[in-house]
Amino acid sequence: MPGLIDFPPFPDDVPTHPLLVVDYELLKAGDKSEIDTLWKAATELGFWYLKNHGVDEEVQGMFNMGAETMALPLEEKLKYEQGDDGMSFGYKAAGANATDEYGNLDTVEFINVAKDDALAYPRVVHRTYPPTVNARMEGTIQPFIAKSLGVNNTLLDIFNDRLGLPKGTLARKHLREEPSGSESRCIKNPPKPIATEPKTAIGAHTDFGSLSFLHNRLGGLQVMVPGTETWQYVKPIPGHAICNLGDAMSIYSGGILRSNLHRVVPPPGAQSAYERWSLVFFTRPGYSQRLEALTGESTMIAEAIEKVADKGIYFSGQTSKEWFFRRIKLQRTKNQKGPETWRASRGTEHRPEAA
Ligand SMILES: O=C(O)CCC(=O)C(=O)O
Ligand SMILES: [Fe+2]
Repeated sequence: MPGLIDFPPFPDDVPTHPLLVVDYELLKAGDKSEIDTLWKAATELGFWYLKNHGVDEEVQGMFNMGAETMALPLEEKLKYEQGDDGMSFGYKAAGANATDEYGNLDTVEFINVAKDDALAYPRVVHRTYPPTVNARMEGTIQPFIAKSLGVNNTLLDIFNDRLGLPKGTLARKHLREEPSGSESRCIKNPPKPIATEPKTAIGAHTDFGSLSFLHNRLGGLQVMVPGTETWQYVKPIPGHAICNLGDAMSIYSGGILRSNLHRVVPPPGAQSAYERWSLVFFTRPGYSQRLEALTGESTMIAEAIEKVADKGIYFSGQTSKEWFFRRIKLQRTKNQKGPETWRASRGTEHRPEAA
């Protein structure tokens, strides 16, 4: 698996944005200044590094599962394709998603495993998976998902308190027992062919759910820092996960928490000749949960919403499932009917800012 173990260093001559570093052990211990750092990161950029998260061994197992799965013949993988109706779980072939309103195609393939299918295995909740996934469901995927849920739930509780919400408010929107779009995703991007234009691997987007817990080896992830109009790389640092907030948390918090625009391009410099592997666990609200600003539960959120001129996105009435299916479905290549389709697949990136 070139690109997973052995690869050139991230170059130091490309535009790179430093993220704040948060120590998970200190967060768990309730360290006040660490929680302040997390809050600053979550409200300003919505991205941060997380160290001491304790999931590295499970991450390696997940990359092995991904490599075994991607090595299957395409015909076999296509039996488990996501389909065009908005379900995310399963295999996504390269080119199955558009990366922009012009219908340019993405270059990544990935395998998504639902938290519900993994935890209930061998009972099927949403769908079935390739044999390479089943073989690692109990030994690799369940432990990775269980630990990732633990990390994300700890973060959710911290945000819950800082937002002035009654205890357990966000936890009840993310119950382990409620079917949801929560899933693991192992992504492979092929090496960039020599002497071709770099193609966007994953188009600019905000994440659909609440919290993303991301593990990268090679560069390629880029963020657009608020107030700027250029893309900057996020440098992978060994032992540091990259965490970010998604649309649901932006909406629940009335825009106090940020779901920031990001994309994936080929790795920079000499790294571009290598396969790029990445792994994410996405925590998303239970399917039945309505995505609305929690103004009735927190005066801080109520005050934030007061200052927003166009409140539409904060009170769309969409459930988590509707939000999630709309976004997945309308970015599928087969569903593109023009720029309107792409625009209708968007999230909170063009949200109205508080005055
Ligand atoms: O591969 C990465 O670094 C990021 C992937 C990502 O943004 C996503 O899958 O939503
Ligand atoms: Fe993302």
